[in-house]
Amino acid sequence: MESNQSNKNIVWHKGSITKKDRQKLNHHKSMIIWFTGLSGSGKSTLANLVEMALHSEGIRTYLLDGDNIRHGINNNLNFSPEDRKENIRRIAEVGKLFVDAGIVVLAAVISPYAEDRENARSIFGPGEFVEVYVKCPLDECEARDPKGLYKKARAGEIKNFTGISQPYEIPVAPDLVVDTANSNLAESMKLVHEYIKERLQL
Ligand SMILES: Nc1ncnc2c1ncn2[C@@H]1O[C@H](COP(=O)(O)OS(=O)(=O)O)[C@@H](OP(=O)(O)O)[C@H]1O
Ligand SMILES: Nc1ncnc2c1ncn2[C@@H]1O[C@H](COP(=O)(O)OP(=O)(O)O)[C@@H](O)[C@H]1O
Repeated sequence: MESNQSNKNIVWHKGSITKKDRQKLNHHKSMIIWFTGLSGSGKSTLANLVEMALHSEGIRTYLLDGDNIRHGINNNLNFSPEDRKENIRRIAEVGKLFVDAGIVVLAAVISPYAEDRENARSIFGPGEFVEVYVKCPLDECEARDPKGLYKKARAGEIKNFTGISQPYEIPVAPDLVVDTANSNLAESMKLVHEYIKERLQL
């Protein structure tokens, strides 16, 4: 698919209501919290708990979960490195629209490649993209195996499985690290929740 980036015939229309206006209406800043980590590390569980906490405090949120997005807008993508790149690009672009709408976005996606995560970060303004590395060793993720996917991957029933037959590139400079093998759910959630809360004020 060809990109329209250099198409001189497409002109940007600037609306009168800005992101700042929408944030003011919501009484808080907007941003995207990007949870990256192996399958089973705790991304979805954490993103969901953090969203519940923020929601109960009157913060406008939206959860973009890789698994769910692959049922809809990204249902034509598989797990090749190229398709993962496109998956991340689209999720970042959708997230950007939500951030522009004044919302705190929680994105839970493996996003195994550093370059794809950096590309995602690059489309946001300063402080708007918060990379949370959900750290958990492969053997612990495999022991949890909440969806039985590692078992299938080991049996050769799933090709290109992250951590087994495809790489996961550990983030070098994440904004936050949550070590889910050494902290319980409540502690992990609190760490992310507090980080966000400190940055919501307009
Ligand atoms: N081959 C392979 N590798 C990794 N994961 C796989 C694969 N096949 C299916 N699944 C399921 O898809 C979920 C990952 O989707 P993502 O969109 O987050 O992946 S990626 O960011 O594009 O790498 C992932 O969700 P999580 O377990 O929540 O991470 C799996 O449930
Ligand atoms: N500190 C923790 N944070 C998040 N999940 C944890 C933690 N400790 C144990 N878990 C468990 O690990 C599993 C993670 O699954 P899930 O959230 O689906 O991971 P992912 O979305 O990364 O694939 C869940 O069963 C969850 O209860």
